[in-house]
Amino acid sequence: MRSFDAIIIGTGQAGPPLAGRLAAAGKSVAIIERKHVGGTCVNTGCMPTKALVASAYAAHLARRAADFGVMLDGHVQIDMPKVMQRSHQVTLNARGNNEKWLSGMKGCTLIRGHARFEGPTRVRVVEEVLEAPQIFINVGGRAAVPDLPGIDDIDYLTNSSIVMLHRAPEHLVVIGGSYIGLEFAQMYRRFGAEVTVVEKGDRLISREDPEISDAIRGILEKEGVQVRTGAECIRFSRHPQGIAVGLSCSEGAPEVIGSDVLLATGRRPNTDDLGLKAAGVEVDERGYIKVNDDLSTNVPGIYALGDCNGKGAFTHTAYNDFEIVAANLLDGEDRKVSQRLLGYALYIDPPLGRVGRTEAQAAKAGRKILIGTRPMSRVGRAIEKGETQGLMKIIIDAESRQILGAAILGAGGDEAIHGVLDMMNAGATADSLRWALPIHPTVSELWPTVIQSAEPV
Ligand SMILES: Cc1cc2nc3c(=O)[nH]c(=O)nc-3n(C[C@H](O)[C@H](O)[C@H](O)COP(=O)(O)OP(=O)(O)OC[C@H]3O[C@@H](n4cnc5c(N)ncnc54)[C@H](O)[C@@H]3O)c2cc1C
Ligand SMILES: NC(=O)c1ccc[n+]([C@@H]2O[C@H](COP(=O)([O-])OP(=O)(O)OC[C@H]3O[C@@H](n4cnc5c(N)ncnc54)[C@H](O)[C@@H]3O)[C@@H](O)[C@H]2O)c1
Repeated sequence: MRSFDAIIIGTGQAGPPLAGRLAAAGKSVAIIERKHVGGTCVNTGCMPTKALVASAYAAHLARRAADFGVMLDGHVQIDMPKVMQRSHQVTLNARGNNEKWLSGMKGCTLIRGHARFEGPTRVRVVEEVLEAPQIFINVGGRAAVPDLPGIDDIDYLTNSSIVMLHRAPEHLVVIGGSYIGLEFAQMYRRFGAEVTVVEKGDRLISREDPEISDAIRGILEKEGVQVRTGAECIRFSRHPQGIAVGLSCSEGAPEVIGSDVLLATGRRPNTDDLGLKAAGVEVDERGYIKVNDDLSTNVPGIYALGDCNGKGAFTHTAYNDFEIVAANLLDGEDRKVSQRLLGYALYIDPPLGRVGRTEAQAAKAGRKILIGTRPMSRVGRAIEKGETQGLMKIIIDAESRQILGAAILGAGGDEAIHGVLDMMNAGATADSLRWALPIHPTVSELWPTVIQSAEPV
């Protein structure tokens, strides 16, 4: 049995930087990975998808070139193997850099294989048992496969397999109209596929306010993506032309025939094969590891970071988990998950940048609120760029004037939302943002106008 000061299970977004901090503090660290170093984001998530989104954007802009007075000779063609090779290279570079970093890290041992608890301080990796007084779980998650009728009779894609595909499907049927589904839907449409999004809820991306959902649907439909919401009868069967996907039982065409099906119906944590019972670590009914505000579990010395604790489902929340644990254990701080303000982006084009509460969440909390909105068709920067779809929206507490949340669905929204995110983090009121002097021409320069126009709902 080998002994260490700390064991880290998983090399996602929290494990490697934590290994770096612990090793730099003089601790001996073992970090265990059963598949690819870098985890979901690097290998099958953010990095390959955003590289593909960039290729899809290039194709879209090339098709629109004439709108800008730029004439191309011949029509736009997509070299799918080259598109995929580019995306794969982005992943390989990041994975390689991570591997090199961890393998060369003084005080850290990178161990390959599946880790399973044998007790609260012991972990088995294949033949070997490791021991440490502190264990950090960073095992992430994987695509959930819903138990839909006929699912076992068909071949389906998930985020892991679709980023390895070297062709554009003839007709991609995407099950699930949220973050993962919509990013793939738009990019494959731009790569030339027929695309149908099938969502069981009554609107796309239902965590957002309805006008954001509607605007996103409009953006996708304008590019030829078919959207079927309220699809309460999803089922699959083999068909001579591919796969028949049953949709609604009552309205519209009863089924669609696709060449390929992508499942994008949420994630599940990789906690079912981790031997958590042997360590006594508690999970909730969906398998997420129960953690306290400092990310400690119910077992002293064991922490859970990243997607597997259910406190976030993003790369930046996983990384922030590392920052909280490192600050508390190594820097004498008292950081808590509940202190953080959540922002995120949806990388369709134009992107959605979001921070804080939606209007529905703010209203549910019983606050008196003011809402300011503006369509991107009335934002100079968007008009100049020829990207006028979408809207800006801000939610303000009518009494305290605190900014409760904001959204930018539009050109540069993923970056521009940080202006509001930073104000909110600093505890500034809407009036501070109203009196800021933004740069012209930007999307952000409209916030003072939007705030001045904010009205009670
Ligand atoms: C298609 C897609 C696109 C995404 N895009 C974005 C985006 O644009 N922005 C964003 O913020 N987030 C995005 N995400 C989410 C983001 O990828 C995750 O939130 C993030 O990777 C979570 O990191 P993590 O550290 O929790 O775990 P992961 O990155 O999932 O890493 C966990 C690691 O643990 C390993 N592991 C699991 N069990 C064991 C075991 N028993 N023994 C040894 N090793 C084990 C796994 O192999 C894996 O390498 C996307 C996700 C997907 C699927
Ligand atoms: N840009 C980003 O930051 C980004 C991109 C991709 C993924 N992610 C992360 O990955 C996580 C998972 O994303 P996701 O889109 O898979 O999941 P999700 O939980 O956000 O959405 C799942 C969607 O599938 C639908 N659905 C669920 N079961 C279904 C069924 N049986 N049939 C049809 N529809 C069904 C739901 O109604 C929902 O709209 C997100 O929470 C997000 O944090 C982030």
